[in-house]
Amino acid sequence: MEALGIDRERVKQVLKDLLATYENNWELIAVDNYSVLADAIFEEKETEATREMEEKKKKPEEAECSAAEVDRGKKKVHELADEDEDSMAEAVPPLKRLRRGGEGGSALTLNQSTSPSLGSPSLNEPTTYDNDTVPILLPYHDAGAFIVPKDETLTVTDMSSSPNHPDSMERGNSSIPILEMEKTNGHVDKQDGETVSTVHGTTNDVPPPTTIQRFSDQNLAATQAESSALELASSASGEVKINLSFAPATGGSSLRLPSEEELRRAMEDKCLRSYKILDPNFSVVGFLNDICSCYMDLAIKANNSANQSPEKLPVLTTNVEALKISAARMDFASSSTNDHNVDGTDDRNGSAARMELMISDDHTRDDENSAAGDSMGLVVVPECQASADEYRSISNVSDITLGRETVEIPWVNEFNEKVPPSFFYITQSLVYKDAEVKFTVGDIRDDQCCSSCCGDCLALSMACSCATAANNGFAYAVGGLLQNDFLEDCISEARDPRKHVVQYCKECPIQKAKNEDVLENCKGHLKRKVIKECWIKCRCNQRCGNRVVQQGIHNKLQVFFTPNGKGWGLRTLEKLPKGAFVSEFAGEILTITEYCQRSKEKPTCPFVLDAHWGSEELSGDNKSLCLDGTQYGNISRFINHRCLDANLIDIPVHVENTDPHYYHLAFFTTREIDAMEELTWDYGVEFNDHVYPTTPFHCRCGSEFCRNIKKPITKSKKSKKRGMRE
Ligand SMILES: C[S@@+](CC[C@H](N)C(=O)[O-])C[C@H]1O[C@@H](n2cnc3c(N)ncnc32)[C@H](O)[C@@H]1O
Repeated sequence: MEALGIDRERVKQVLKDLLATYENNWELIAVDNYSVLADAIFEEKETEATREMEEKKKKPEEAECSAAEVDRGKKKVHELADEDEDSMAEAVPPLKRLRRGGEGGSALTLNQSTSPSLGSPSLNEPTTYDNDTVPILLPYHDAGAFIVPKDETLTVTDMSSSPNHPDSMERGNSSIPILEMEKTNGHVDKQDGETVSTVHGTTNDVPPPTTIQRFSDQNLAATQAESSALELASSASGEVKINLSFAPATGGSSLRLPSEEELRRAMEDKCLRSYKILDPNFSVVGFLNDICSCYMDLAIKANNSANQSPEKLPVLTTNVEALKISAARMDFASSSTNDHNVDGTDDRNGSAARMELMISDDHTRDDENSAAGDSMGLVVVPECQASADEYRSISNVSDITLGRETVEIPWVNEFNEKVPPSFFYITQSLVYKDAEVKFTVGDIRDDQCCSSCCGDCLALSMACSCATAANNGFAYAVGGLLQNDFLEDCISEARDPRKHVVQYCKECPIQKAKNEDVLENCKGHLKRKVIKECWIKCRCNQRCGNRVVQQGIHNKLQVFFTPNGKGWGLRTLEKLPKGAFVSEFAGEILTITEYCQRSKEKPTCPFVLDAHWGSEELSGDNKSLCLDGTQYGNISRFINHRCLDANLIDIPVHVENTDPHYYHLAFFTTREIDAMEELTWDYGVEFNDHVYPTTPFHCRCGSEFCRNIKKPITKSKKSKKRGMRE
């Protein structure tokens, strides 16, 4: 200690305090070459110096002197430590003792930009945070992997092999392995000795084709970690990627890599000692999580800041398989003129969330065209201009339902940078305000439930009262599929005009809601076949075969961006048999009046629950209902329309009771559907009339029965038109 200019008395005093703090555990103090002791002394000096500076403003020179002394001392400690490191060679992992706050080489810098994109700060200009804002640079001895929450992986990448990595230049031959946390599908990449030698190895002629090599080849360091000791980037799953760099060199390939557990323990131990974190609940994983969530919060705040200058916006890098785009598709994206909004307009360039594509194999910024030819490492990089909603959508990439369904439903956009619209995912429809929908046990009549059944109603020789309440028998067959006859009846009822049974209201709620001077006549409503499922007052088993829709979605589905101008759509990832339940349409339950008011403000696409209209007297305006899945909805809000021969059919399903005003609208397959086929249903819209208050769209269903096809103008009509103009 004398070599550092610390006098014996001070050492004694501090040592005494430390022994008291560490309960006479000398080993803890001796570890790391008494660095705890050195730190404590310098901290004390620092405190003194600061106090002196504050108190003796009259003598600023004195204070400066003390501070300088501390700095000199610190420098010396690090010089000695570095010498130690050199001399320790490979046998013992070199000491790397980093203290709170930025000091010298250990100063923590956060690269705000992770991609050299337009308007982003230069990657070579790390933002250095002061001691207050940057708490800790995590010390690290060696490469390894430990599990972080949500199945993330730590992999080792070599930032130093980048020729222009500033650290590699500053530190000579030092290797600066980077720990990279990356979301994977639940597997953990452990790094082995060979991998580490790649990390260190400019000597390896043929590096193994690992993530490591890919990243180093890509010049990742040059774009992401230059002069950075710790860098963060968001992942598309809503997690944040952390790169931790440790320097200087930690040794060669002969180093024994610690296990994840060893590493975690060592880290926690070190943090507890070095940073005097006394909370017994402290954990490194928790600490990393905190970094991630702070980063995410800051990024989102930065997004929302109206005055944010584009230069200062951080760039969030997403690196999720689902967002990787194949070269062919990229090619399409760059040349496609078919990139429309739902309403058919094209706003690629005007989009608020501009995303940029980077090619991983050459981690320099590139345009979309140059992506062609590389199908492996394309990463979509949304700039931080993305709104919070858009950002949220990006983070839902693996499950747009946010875990609310029993199956995960991912989304993917293989064509452009758009993200799904923001909405609240609900699994069951909800009353918006005035809709009169109430289910009470007391209201369930005996003929609307099967109170004497047990087990599986479908196993009975006679249909139970639930089945007969709506039909002559069960709509479902054993195994959960619809009875073929029942399904065929439903299909022809919907498709074949000869089978249409149309009912007329005395006073049609739709015409009333238009609020026009003269109340128009009802245009008619299609009578529909319905299903009645067993429910709460039935004595059968919850797994009874007459309970299908209420069990919810169970197929593998995916939301995807359609290539033909319909916006987002829904497709199945697995083959579906004919008659299978897919999903129900969940949304806000609105009265027709509420809907009409709403549609004046913004375009929506509601579905009128009019299967029984005309056959019964509507006892109040609040009982004529529709469903709107635009703001609150489930996966069905993504199902696009197809005229006539859609592969789904919507069938009214009574679950809770048989009240004709409200029912569930459930989608079943009309035929066998192949994996990756888009799911569609016929909205029932007529494109040339305005009976239903649906926002019009130009139909792109592609069906040969499309009702939106402009009829060719006949000669006589042409001349008529000409005549009109003339
Ligand atoms: C219930 S949403 C379906 C999901 C929608 N595609 C999206 O991107 O959110 C209904 C809207 O999708 C679009 N759409 C659905 N089917 C379509 C079709 N066959 N042709 C063109 N646009 C369609 C229309 O804009 C319609 O208003």
